[in-house]
Order: sequence, then C-alpha cells, then structure tokens
Amino acid sequence: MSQQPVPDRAAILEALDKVKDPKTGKGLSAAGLVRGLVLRGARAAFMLEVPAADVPSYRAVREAAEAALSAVEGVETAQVILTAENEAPQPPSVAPKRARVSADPQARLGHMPEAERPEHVRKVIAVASGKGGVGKSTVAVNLAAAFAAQGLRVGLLDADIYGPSAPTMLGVDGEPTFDDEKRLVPLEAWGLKVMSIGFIVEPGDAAIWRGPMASSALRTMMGSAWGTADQPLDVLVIDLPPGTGDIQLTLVQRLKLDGVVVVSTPQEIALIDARRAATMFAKTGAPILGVIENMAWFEDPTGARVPIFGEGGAAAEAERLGVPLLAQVPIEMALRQACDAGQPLVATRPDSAASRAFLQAAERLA
Ligand SMILES: Nc1ncnc2c1ncn2[C@@H]1O[C@H](COP(=O)(O)OP(=O)(O)OP(=O)(O)O)[C@@H](O)[C@H]1O
Repeated sequence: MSQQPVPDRAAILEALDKVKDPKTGKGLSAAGLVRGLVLRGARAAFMLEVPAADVPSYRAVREAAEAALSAVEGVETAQVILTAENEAPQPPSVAPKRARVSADPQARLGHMPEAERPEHVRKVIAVASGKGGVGKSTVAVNLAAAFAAQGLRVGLLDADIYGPSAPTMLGVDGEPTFDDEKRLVPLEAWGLKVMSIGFIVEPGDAAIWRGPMASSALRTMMGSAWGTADQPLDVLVIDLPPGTGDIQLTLVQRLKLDGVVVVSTPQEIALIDARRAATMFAKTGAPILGVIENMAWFEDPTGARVPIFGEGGAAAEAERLGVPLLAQVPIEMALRQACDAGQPLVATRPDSAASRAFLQAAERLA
C-alpha cells in the first residue's frame, strides 16, 4: 500500500506565493496574508484576513488560493477562510450619554451598531465564567443537551479559543465543510449542531494565535450555517473563554446576545471573578439571565451533602445581581467521567442529580 504523502509547509507557502495579492502585487505568503496555516493530515487551511471593505474583492483570491493549496502534493482538502480584519473595539457612535458616565472604556461599550445575530437563530445564550476551571464548558455542553431534551433545535459554539473542550466533551471531531455561501457547516453530535475552533486547528495551536486572529476566527464560526429559514435553530449556546478579555468583548459587541449565564463554584475567589464577568456583561448591555453554581456539594456514601467549596455564596451573589440562581450542580464522579468519555451526562443519565440540575436550569431559561 502506498503511503499518503504529508503536505509540506514550505511547499504550501511557495504555492500560495504564486497567488497574487491584488493590493500589493506580492504573493500571498510574502504579503503576510497566510495566517494561522494549519496542516492536519491531508487537510490544509488558513485564514485570509483582509479589511472588511475588501472582502468582496478578495473572493476570487480565496478561490485561487484554495486551488493552489489543492494542487500541493498530499493536500486532499483545502480550506481558505476569508474573513474581515478585526478592528479595535470602538465605542458605539450614538452613545454620548453613556460615554460620559465613566472613564472606564468597557463602560462605553454597548452592542456595536452592526451587532447582529447569526442567520436563522432564534436565541443566543452565552455561558461565561470569570475564572478558569469552574466547569463552564461542562455546564455549556450539558445545558445545550438539556435544551435538546426539551425538543429544541440546539447549537453549541465552543468559543473557548484558548482551550476548546467541545470535541472532547461531545466525542466529536472532524473537518467542517463549507456550504454554497461559503459558511462553515457545523458538525452534529448528540442531536446538537457543534462548531469549535478545535475542529479547525490542532489542539494547542489556537493559543498561539494573536488576539485579533482569534476574534476573527470566532466571528467566522459565529457566522456558521446554524439553521435554515425552514428549520431555524431555537437556541445557540456559546461556551465563552473564561475571563473578561478581547474575545468576550468582541462577542458581546458583535453579537446580539439574548443573555449570559454566569457559572461559578461556591468558592469566594471564583465568585469575585464571576462578579467581574457579570459586571462586564452588564456594562455591555447583555442581560445576565442567572447564575449556575457548579461543584455545589459532594454527596458522601451516607447521602450527606459535603460543601467542599463552601456554601451559600452563589445564591447570595445571584441575589446581589438581582438574577435567579438557575441551578446548583453537585460534584459527581459520573459527570467527570461523562465529560472525559465524550458524552453529555444529561443525554446518557438524565436521572442523575447533576443532570436534573442542568435540566432545571434549561427549563428556567426556556
Ligand atoms: N460538577 C462537577 N462534578 C465533577 N466534575 C466536574 C464538575 N464540573 C466540572 N467537572 C470537571 O472539571 C474539569 C473542568 O471542567 P470544565 O472544563 O468544564 O471547566 P471550564 O471552566 O470550562 O475550564 P476552562 O476555563 O479551563 O475552559 C473537567 O474535567 C470536568 O469534567
């Protein structure tokens, strides 16, 4: 059996340099337009990032670049994602009153005038946390599965550019294709439409992308083919990266979120960070829909609840924010195992205490 040749990075850059950038007249590689080149098996992909106004005129360049990539030995699938350059966050043009309220630049943010929701998506809910490792992705995946259990058409956008978890937690991987309109087509798993940066780049590669490229990748993923006019998506759950950085700002600026669910453990430090995240979203005008307390307790073999990370903090925080405490999710070995096994616990063991908590949260959010 003949071995499939592996595409060579240098050969690819050379091939792409034969495609000319219409603006500078240089080859694409020399012009610095080959960004985030990913070689994964027989698949080669990169982002062609150009100023927003130039996008239409670069469609032909994208086609030519894809043809050049496909012609390189070993490349079976070539994907060039044409995307508008990320501009620095701008305050909205018509918010003079807000701008005077505070010198904090975040306080001047609102939805960008061009903020929009992806086509054929009825509701967009982001899952956020101020701190890493509190179980935000676990909540996002199981919340999405809980919405699906209600019979809704559900999408999950794993926007955690710096640590995508959907491929592992849903046991799904593959190469998203493009539809006729050149939108990414989400993969399907557990009845969910799933899009993750993890499908596009090698694990670990995303973290080294510069911030604006990450934002730009995110915007491309947001514009995926989530639904159709006949079959719109009922809800899109977005798993945000933890914290209050550029990615979150881009998201809330660019996308009309219907709301944000904040995840925290009962621990004081996690709550302080959750408060910071909640404050950021409140300033950007995205409503906080509620708090989900994760790792609320551990049930010992006698059935007693052991509050490993403390008690009552999330309820108090929700009250302080004037939002509901949507659910308290216990620490459950089965939940950790289900995440590792690529199975949403809500789908496989809906009667477990953790699953019931996710289903309750979904009901309250519906
Ligand atoms: N309630 C729970 N019971 C048991 N294990 C849990 C629970 N919640 C989360 N975990 C486990 O904790 C780990 C971290 O969870 P997860 O990846 O969801 O956190 P995260 O907040 O999204 O992390 P990051 O900020 O790094 O993306 C995972 O292994 C997950 O399975």
